Amino acid sequence: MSVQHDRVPVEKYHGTGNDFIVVDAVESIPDRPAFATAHCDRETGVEHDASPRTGADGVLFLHLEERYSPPRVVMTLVQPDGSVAAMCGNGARVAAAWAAERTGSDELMIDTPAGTRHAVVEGDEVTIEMGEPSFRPRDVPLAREAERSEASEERAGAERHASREAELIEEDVEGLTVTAVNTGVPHAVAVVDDVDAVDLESVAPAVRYADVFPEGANVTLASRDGEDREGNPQFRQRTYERGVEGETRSCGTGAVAVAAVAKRLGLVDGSDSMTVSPPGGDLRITVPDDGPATLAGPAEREFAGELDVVVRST
Ligand SMILES: N[C@H](CCC[C@H](N)C(=O)O)C(=O)O
Repeated sequence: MSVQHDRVPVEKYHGTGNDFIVVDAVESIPDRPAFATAHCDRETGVEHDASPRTGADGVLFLHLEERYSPPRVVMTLVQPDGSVAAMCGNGARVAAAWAAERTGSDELMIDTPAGTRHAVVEGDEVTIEMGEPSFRPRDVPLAREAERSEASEERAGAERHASREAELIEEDVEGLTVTAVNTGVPHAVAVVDDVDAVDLESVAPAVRYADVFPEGANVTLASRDGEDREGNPQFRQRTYERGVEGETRSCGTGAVAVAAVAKRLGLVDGSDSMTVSPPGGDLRITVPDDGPATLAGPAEREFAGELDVVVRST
């Protein structure tokens, strides 16, 4: 087996500590999962004096299409386990900042597998539309209640992603009381008294892989933290991310999930605007009744460099 080494230009960005390697999709990287797994590794992955952490939460392959107005960016997020995510709130904000840098445009359209998202860049701050959060079973998605009899279970088949009659609101899943919502990707949100009092790494995996989530789920904790400077409700957030298979310092779709669940559970007396604070910083969310949610916060460039493209010939 021969191994061919080339080098590819990359940049490193983060959005409130959710950090990403950014690669222009024009670069040839035949094995994207292998590239992501190698360079995102928190022990042996990408590192640079300008970056506080080794590795990354994923690789954003970005394809810029300047012929449109506003310019478009086709975003593909490959996560450390090699999976491709349909959406990434912080990643999409990074994609907008990356494209604004290249085009001079402060307005961008980000094309993701979950849909096209409008973004506005103002300095380091990026605001992005996030679509409408959905609690519908077929959107999350949720699997049918576990069949009672073995025979019917065989009939059902393990791979069936059947829709389930009822939404999953404040139900026990593997020991955690969660509400399931799709904000571009599935989130199981647990509202707790204090997010720091939960051993997330030990309780999250069972929920992340629970049968009720046929495509898995990110596991997000939320606890109320008074009001922000504008008097809007403020929440603390922690997220154990599917595809990272661990806690990240921030999760944009998770922050929108916190706001959507807080409103659904009647925890914010009808307020549509909130601040949600993961360990990595503050994110400002709106969840209007009639229109897309929005996610706003900083997106910062850490460094530019080069990484090996490991192409394995079989
Ligand atoms: N781990 C997520 C995708 C990235 C989400 C997160 N980084 C964000 O900012 O929304 C998933 O597989 O559903």
